[in-house]
Amino acid sequence: MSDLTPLITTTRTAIRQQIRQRRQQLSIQQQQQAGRDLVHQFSQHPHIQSAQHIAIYLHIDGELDTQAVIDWCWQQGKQVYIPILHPFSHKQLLFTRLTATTPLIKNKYGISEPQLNVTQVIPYLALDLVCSPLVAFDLFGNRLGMGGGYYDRTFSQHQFVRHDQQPPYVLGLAHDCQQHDNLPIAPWDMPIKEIITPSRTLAFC
Ligand SMILES: Nc1nc2c(c(=O)[nH]1)N(C=O)[C@@H](CNc1ccc(C(=O)N[C@@H](CCC(=O)O)C(=O)O)cc1)CN2
Ligand SMILES: Nc1ncnc2c1ncn2[C@@H]1O[C@H](COP(=O)(O)OP(=O)(O)OP(=O)(O)O)[C@@H](O)[C@H]1O
Repeated sequence: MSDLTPLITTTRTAIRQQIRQRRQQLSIQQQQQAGRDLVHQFSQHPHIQSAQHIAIYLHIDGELDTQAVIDWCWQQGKQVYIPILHPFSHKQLLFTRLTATTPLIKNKYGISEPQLNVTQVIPYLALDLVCSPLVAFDLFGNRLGMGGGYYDRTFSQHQFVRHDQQPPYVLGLAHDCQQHDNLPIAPWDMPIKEIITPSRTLAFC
């Protein structure tokens, strides 16, 4: 049997480029409206309503604007966490608490993240909900990210969950224009349970 990995990798790079360009072309007004619509989706969602410790991201590169939902979470008394690049472990993420006064720095990709403060770090398995960024999604729950493998490594921690422990509920946030039919899937890809866009919530079993 031939090894399809190089072909899959080339196709995934092309899809990333195409969809990143598409989302970068959204206007500031479209981004702001998308962020407000996302609050509506959040406020209707049973898993989000009951979640207390929520990981989300600070948007960049045309990603769905999360500022309005972060404000909504704070208003609801929920705790918000942001991924930061792990200082020692290769391509791993740490999740740290974000408040209105948390100092932010730019990481090596130019993405804002909280300055590392070990007292504000939450273990991944203590999160109730993880809202992951993504570049492309399909209608089978597959996600394609920025190409670092950070979230796939994070999600694979579900294998360390104890019997009496619930892993975080993982969903993806994206603009509708980030949908791509039948993404080429790699063996390490972790499917997600739901995608939330400004206009709809797609659940996968
Ligand atoms: N807002 C946000 N924060 C996030 C992520 C994200 O996707 N969005 N991440 C999600 O993982 C992590 C950062 N991951 C990243 C991985 C790669 C690149 C990047 O710039 N990659 C190269 C191309 C790499 C390649 O194709 O091999 C580039 O765009 O030039 C950026 C961020 C943590 N924080
Ligand atoms: N669980 C894992 N353990 C070790 N390496 C992994 C794991 N998941 C992904 N990788 C490696 O990371 C690299 C990038 O993976 P991939 O293209 O799926 O990233 P992505 O899904 O686009 O990014 P992200 O998960 O950060 O959003 C691949 O070369 C892959 O070998």
